[in-house]
Amino acid sequence: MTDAPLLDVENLWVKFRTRNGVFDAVRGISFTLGKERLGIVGESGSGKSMTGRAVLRLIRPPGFIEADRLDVHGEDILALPEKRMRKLRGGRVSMIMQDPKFSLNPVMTVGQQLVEALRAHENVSRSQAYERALEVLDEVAIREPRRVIDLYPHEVSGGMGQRIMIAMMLLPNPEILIADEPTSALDVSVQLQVLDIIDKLVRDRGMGLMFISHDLNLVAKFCDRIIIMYAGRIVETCKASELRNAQHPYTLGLLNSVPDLERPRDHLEVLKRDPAWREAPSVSARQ
Ligand SMILES: Nc1ncnc2c1ncn2[C@@H]1O[C@H](COP(=O)(O)OP(=O)(O)OP(=O)(O)O)[C@@H](O)[C@H]1O
Repeated sequence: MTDAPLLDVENLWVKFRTRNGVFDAVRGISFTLGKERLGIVGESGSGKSMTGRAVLRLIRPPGFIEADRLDVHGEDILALPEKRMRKLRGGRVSMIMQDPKFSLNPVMTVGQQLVEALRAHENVSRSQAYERALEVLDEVAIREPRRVIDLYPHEVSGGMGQRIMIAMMLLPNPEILIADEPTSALDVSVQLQVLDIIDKLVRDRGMGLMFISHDLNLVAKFCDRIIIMYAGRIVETCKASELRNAQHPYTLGLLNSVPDLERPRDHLEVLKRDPAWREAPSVSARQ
């Protein structure tokens, strides 16, 4: 084990070759992740999902990554061969996607998928994997895990499907969890349950969480530190507890443009943008 941060990213670019030249989706951002909950916020197209995917080297052609540094707990993953990268994905670094329907295999039972997910990363017998699967279903607050383990994905609700996804991602005990809009496909009440479960697991296990969302108010409640992205750059970063001191007009706009159930307003502000924001250098969120 090293003292290095769980994730250390310096000058990361995500680029796409297009017919009209190269489009820069992420433009030279730098950040670290420790054993903390780090929120990455921005509107659609700001580059937050591409940042999450880049960390797993999951950008497909015509997209590609450039960075001065992309280290997972001290290990340079830019230099890792794809075979080792596959081991790292879902092993040391896991990702929860927005909609479990796209991630769960429809023709395998929940149990079969959990067992397979674990056995891909750990040398355990089928029966040991099955027992661990039951335990982790319990951890994500699934009642009657012995019944649910034999169901197919279409037989479970959206909220349950998302918790099963979380269970699957957590089975190999990752150091880093990337959650990309993990609850936006769910009803509000189920959203909070799922967030509570992620929160508890991240704290109990001492993981690092990268939580990607467009909802700044939600992120502020749920994370320790926040990165605000605009047009592929970091325009502001702060502790969640200090968000009220945020300076950047984009951050302030985001805070005012998201409906808050606890404080309803007559009208929502329309976010005004200044072309100068695009050009300002990216703020470093390395610690
Ligand atoms: N294959 C591609 N070719 C060109 N540009 C792309 C491609 N895929 C994504 N992009 C662009 O990359 C930019 C960043 O996308 P990204 O998905 O990271 O945004 P986001 O902030 O996560 O938004 P969302 O919340 O909508 O997912 C967008 O402008 C998008 O159009």
